[in-house]
Amino acid sequence: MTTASMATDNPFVDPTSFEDGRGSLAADTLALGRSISLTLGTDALIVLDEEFEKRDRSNCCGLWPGTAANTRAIPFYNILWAELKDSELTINYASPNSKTSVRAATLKYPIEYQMVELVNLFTKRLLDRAYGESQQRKRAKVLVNPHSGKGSAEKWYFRDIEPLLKAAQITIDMAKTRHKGEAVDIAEKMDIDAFDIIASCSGDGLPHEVFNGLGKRPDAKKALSKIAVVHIPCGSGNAMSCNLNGTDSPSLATLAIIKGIPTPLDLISITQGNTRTLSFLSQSVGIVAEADLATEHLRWMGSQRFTYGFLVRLIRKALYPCDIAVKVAIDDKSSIREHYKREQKNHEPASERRGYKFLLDDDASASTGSGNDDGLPPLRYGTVNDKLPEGWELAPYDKLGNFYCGNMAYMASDANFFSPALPNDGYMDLVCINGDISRLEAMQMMFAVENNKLFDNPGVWYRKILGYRIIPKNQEDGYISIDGERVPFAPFQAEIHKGLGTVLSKTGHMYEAPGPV
Ligand SMILES: Nc1ncnc2c1ncn2[C@@H]1O[C@H](COP(=O)(O)OP(=O)(O)OP(=O)(O)O)[C@@H](O)[C@H]1O
Repeated sequence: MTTASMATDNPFVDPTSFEDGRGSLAADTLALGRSISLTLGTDALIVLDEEFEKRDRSNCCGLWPGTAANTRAIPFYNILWAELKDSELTINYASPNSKTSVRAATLKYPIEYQMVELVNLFTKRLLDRAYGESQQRKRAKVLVNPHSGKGSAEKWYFRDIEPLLKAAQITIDMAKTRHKGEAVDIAEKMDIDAFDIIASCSGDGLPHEVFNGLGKRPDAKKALSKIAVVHIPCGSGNAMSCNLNGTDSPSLATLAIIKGIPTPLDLISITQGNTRTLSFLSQSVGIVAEADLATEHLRWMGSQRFTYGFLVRLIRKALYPCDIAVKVAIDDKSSIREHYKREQKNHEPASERRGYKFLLDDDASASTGSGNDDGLPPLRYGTVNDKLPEGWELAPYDKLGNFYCGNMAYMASDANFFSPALPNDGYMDLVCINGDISRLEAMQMMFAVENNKLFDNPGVWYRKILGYRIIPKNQEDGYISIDGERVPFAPFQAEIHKGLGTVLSKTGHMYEAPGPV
């Protein structure tokens, strides 16, 4: 890490720093002068620059704790780009701005012409360490919903998101959505060979539209596999980003996406009437659907409106009677816990995991129903209009308070509702809760969600399932939510397709939520 020994014939390079023991160049430390060096450390780029000390004295910011005044340790995760251009080495990185945000920053160093080869080697190694399995210079179709949340998406895009994407050399093609459904058309018609990701600066509503747009294409399977659908949180419901980026901060989510690893995501086909749509997040009938959808007029409250809507209905002890048939895969909590632990340990090695490759749902070949070779996979359990599949039985749930089926763990930033959920295990997680439990019990459940203890609550019926049919009864009208979007109050059927979609995640195989305790 030291730059003390300088080569006599070149005052700016210490050749010994570049030896890897076999006589070839291994750029670990780049000495750029008597007071400047860049070193590839274990997890970070160590920048030693006496100028830092002078700058810090005049405007102390202390953004990189634990290092000397003349040294910065910039985690490789924060390195956005590095290149040598016009005799200048430029390093772009994400600098902490506050506890919950980063902003693009740059270091620039003039380079002597004798050093060009070494510096190019150094930048290549730095970028390899900075990106690992993540694709460099992704090509992004970006959608901004100016109507999302409290209406700040556009401001956040230009202030917090775009500068980071540009600093990471991401190619951007941005469009603002003008009305509901436009993101479906954009995803349906986009040139999938020209892009790697489609990023929605929005709530969860726009990614839902994007999955459905890709699903409408004649080459749906290929499109859903090749294009990673990603979410930059700017709405009131930002579950997708919490699960995959580990944050609801727009700038931190942007950084997570820049460094994201392609991850297959299970998608769910919903048939209702004569329609077939895709769900990536959740379906709910009962209290959760109502708390979300019946509170649209309270948008000014931000995410608090869900809690408010939930509490009001809890006090009323509302019941939502339904007949339900479920195709169960795992039906007891200890086996679900085992399954989660096994999947956590036994994920495929990184080298064998799917990148942006075309991967088919193998099980689909044994299916019945609509579908073709290139579009969406056929439905193995048929549609809601068909007779019940063999082995399915409708059972009355007359005291139902909450039917909630999840494909991701967090349903909001502080609600880890489905802690055993996994992106690609081929199962949906189903929670059923009776509506006639005492108010005290219901309040305890609400707090259990925040403390990651809901799974173990004895009043929570938790199953891993492959499909279901639900038929609301004895109610004139009500709310059904698919990924937070309202659909008609009518029977529907759901089935899962293992790994049909692609997203980017931090680990490549898990959600950013604590598993079941
Ligand atoms: N310009 C627009 N005007 C009105 N609605 C739009 C516009 N662009 C997109 N939409 C629609 O707004 C809906 C909600 O969007 P989104 O999820 O991004 O925001 P949100 O604030 O989190 O919403 P929600 O509170 O419903 O979760 C989507 O159905 C989307 O199609």
